[in-house]
Amino acid sequence: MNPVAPYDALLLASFGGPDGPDDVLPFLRNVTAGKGIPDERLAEVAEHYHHFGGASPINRQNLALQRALTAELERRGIDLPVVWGNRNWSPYTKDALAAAYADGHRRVLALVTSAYASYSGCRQYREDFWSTLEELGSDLGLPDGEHPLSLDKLRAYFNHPGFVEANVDAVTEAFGKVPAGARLVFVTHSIPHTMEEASGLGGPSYAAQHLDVAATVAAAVGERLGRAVEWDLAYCSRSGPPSQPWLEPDVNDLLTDLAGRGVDAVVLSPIGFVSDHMEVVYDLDTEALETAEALSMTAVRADTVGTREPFVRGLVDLILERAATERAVAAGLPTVEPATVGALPARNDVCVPDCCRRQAGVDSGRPAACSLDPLR
Ligand SMILES: CC1=C(CCC(=O)O)c2cc3nc(cc4[nH]c(cc5[nH]c(cc1n2)c(C)c5CCC(=O)O)c(CCC(=O)O)c4C)C(CCC(=O)O)=C3C
Ligand SMILES: [Fe+2]
Repeated sequence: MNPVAPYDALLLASFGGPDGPDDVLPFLRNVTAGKGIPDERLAEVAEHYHHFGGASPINRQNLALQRALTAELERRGIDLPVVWGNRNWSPYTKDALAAAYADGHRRVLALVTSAYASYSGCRQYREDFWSTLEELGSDLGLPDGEHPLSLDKLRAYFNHPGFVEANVDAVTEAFGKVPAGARLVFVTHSIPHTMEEASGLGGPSYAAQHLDVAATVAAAVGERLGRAVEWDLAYCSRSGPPSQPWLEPDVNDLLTDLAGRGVDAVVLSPIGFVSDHMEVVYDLDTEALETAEALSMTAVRADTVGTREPFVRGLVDLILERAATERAVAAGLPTVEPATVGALPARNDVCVPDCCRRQAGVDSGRPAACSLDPLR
């Protein structure tokens, strides 16, 4: 039996980033089209990219993840080609799906590089999947509205054992580089309050998902260190107009506050990011570490999960779990128990119709793929 049936290909779907200085502005325009991000913020973010020669680390990291997944699938004797495509920069999702289609694949499973469910990490990908499938259908001359292939999306994997174990390893290693008694600060991407409220639909909110992972990781690290570890959750990369509330505290503000309370050493754990994106290398490694230095605080940034073995192994386990579920559903048999750690249940495999809107009750007018929506 083919353990990944009914799927015949995996789409690694990511955000994308510029490959060189000339890409920076067109990339930023792609990301922010119609989102009301002030020009000053765009100029500031462009500077972050130019600080690193105009290239984001994200593309080489996705290439590395694609290779690691391919190697792990091969190691287990599983035949599942992995194609990679992005929302905001080349290689684009459309090219990846066109290539999969040309190779004869018709039942594709998508793995997005966001571990948490919110508009940015869930629905925005699914809206783009939908319009990409429509475009591809029309490029191929299919009848109006007919999609060339069927696309499912893996559930948000923030509380999957592999993602959590890889973070526990990384944080434990980082504690080896700071004085005993250091405090643990988890960091994730801030989002507007409106997006946070809408992320709750069909399960715990974006912030609640992070708090659960943070508590699980901190407890496991504490066990390995043989002491209780005190922790906080902070946010980075706020954008949007100042009038709009976003999730807080900002990591720099939190560090300042902790220093004022006598904390002199911290480990920063970027649990919100699966690899060393620009947010990690700029907002944490550049800005937050400078803030810590100015406060005379010892600060070490823990690795992101990247291509760590437990993470990659866990993703392949998750693919097998989903394939088994699809086969069971098709055969009318009981489904497999989803693997999770922490206090929260697994996210739905298939999103409910209003899952992860940008704003609760506001229809974007863009249909989303991979949902129970009647549109599917
Ligand atoms: C939750 C979340 C994740 C984590 C989940 C995930 O990993 O997907 C994430 C990841 C990323 N965000 C990224 C880049 C950007 N995000 C922006 C803007 C925004 N992000 C938002 C949220 C998130 N973003 C939001 C609510 C906005 C405001 C606009 C809007 O409402 O949508 C902007 C515009 C400028 C600015 O406003 O900062 C840029 C350039 C990159 C690539 C980095 C690289 O090149 O390495 C990655 C991985
Ligand atoms: Fe972002």
